[in-house]
Amino acid sequence: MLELNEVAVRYPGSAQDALSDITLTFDKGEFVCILGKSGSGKSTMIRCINGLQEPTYGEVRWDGQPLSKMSEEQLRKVRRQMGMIFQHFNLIPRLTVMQNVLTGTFGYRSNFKNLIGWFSDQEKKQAKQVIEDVDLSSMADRRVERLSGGQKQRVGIARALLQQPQIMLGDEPVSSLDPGTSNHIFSLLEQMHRQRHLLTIINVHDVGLAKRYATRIVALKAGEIIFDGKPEEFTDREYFNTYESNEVNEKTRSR
Ligand SMILES: Nc1ncnc2c1ncn2[C@@H]1O[C@H](COP(=O)(O)OP(=O)(O)OP(=O)(O)O)[C@@H](O)[C@H]1O
Repeated sequence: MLELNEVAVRYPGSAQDALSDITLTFDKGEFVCILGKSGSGKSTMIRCINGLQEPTYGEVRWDGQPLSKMSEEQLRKVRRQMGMIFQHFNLIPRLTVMQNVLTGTFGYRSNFKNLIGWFSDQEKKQAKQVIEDVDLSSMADRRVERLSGGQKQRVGIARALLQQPQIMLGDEPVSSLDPGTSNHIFSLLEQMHRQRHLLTIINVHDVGLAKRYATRIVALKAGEIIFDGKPEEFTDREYFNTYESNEVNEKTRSR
């Protein structure tokens, strides 16, 4: 479904690769957590997957098709199938929950409709449904700026779901939330993942959450994969290699 083939990224002016030789295949139904120290390349990898960052070397393929060879229209179509949630939610604070969620339809509509903010009854009905799915029905007309962080992230999830995605991508979606709320958000992501048969790929700093919810963990270190396996295989040694040892290119790679 989604493949990264020898992907490398080097940012302009940098002497080092932010990502180096990343080859991974992801399938529908996987719940993947990406672990790694700050600066290990997790966000860069997510940006390569959603086509926002072009690899310096290698390819990202969606259903066998390289993103780099797609037209703008094809890329737009692929992006529609990727729901995205963010650390800082990326919502419009002065708009209501419903209005924010409805922006999830933008990838499907003409620029003109988006500009005038007109939504069909069908779109509103679908938005109502996803707001119910994330248990925010009672707050649909409340301005987002008046919500807690956990509620805002639920709005973010509802907006992503309205795109009817095949992939749910998360760039540290619980980093600004307390542990209980983070667990609640992961539990909701897992529920949506199961109900909608999504491929879910989430960057996260909390190893406990990754081990509890992921079906697969990928750990990065200095832009390279140092672990790719089942959560139960991510042992104390893997934890040490990922977060505490300064060695790069460990012999203990699990690939
Ligand atoms: N736009 C950019 N221009 C130059 N260098 C960048 C840019 N974005 C990231 N980098 C560098 O690339 C490397 C990987 O960064 P990235 O943000 O992907 O890591 P990360 O694992 O997501 O970190 P964090 O957990 O802190 O978000 C870092 O060394 C970072 O400084």
